[in-house]
Amino acid sequence: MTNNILEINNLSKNFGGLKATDDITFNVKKGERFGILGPNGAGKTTIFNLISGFIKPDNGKIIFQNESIFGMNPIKVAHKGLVRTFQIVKPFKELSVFENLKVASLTPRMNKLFPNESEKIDWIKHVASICELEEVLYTDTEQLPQGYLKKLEVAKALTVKPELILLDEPFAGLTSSEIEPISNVIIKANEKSGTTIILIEHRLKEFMQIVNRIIAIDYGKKIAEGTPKEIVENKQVIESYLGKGGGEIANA
Ligand SMILES: Nc1ncnc2c1ncn2[C@@H]1O[C@H](COP(=O)(O)OP(=O)(O)OP(=O)(O)O)[C@@H](O)[C@H]1O
Repeated sequence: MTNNILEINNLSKNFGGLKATDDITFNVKKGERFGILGPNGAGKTTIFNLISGFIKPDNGKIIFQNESIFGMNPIKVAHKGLVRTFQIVKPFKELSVFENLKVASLTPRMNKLFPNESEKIDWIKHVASICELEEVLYTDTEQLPQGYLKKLEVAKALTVKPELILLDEPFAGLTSSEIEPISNVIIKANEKSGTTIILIEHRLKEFMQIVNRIIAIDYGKKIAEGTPKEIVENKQVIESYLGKGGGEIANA
């Protein structure tokens, strides 16, 4: 038995001639806040798509909680407790936050975990409180600013009581003042519910403050692995960012 919740071995995916994921290997420990870093087009979202079953890998191994989920479809993967969010949030606009969370909870996994409806409702309210959505619980989502919608996206994922959440750019489209609350929600979701988190994010400063450990990728290949401090000092990581015209890694 290992302490790893996720083990990725020699994972590869080609799109035509393009190696979007090129022989990637890494492990994520249970309870970690793990980051995947890389410039635009490096292959980060493709890794999420492969792990969550949205696209089929060509080669490699994907082991989740000691079981292979390689090539498994997203519904089965979610049923096992591995869920993801998307860069673009798409709530049911005419429904309230609470109703959106109820819709998210309509899964076989939830029915199994909460056969009793009132316990399910209690859990949804608990998730809303972790995600700081209590004050807007019964507000239609079309009336909410983007910051709340991003919290709702995390809450929808957390509602199904997952073991692992893949968060794809939760800060995209947010102003600086909107980022801190969602950043706190991510940390709280991890600490209060014990859910392991893998994060992709371009806002490097905030990203580095959230994650405990990182892999950096470029052109589909892993180029570094380490703590945030080790990664920002890594020569190859700095070069991959500077090469793409951005010195932002140096300020992270
Ligand atoms: N379904 C697809 N078909 C063809 N090419 C794809 C597909 N999905 C991704 N790619 C290509 O694979 C490469 C990696 O894309 P990916 O979206 O994984 O990068 P990323 O690191 O997430 O980028 P960003 O930070 O801009 O979101 C890119 O060159 C992209 O154009």
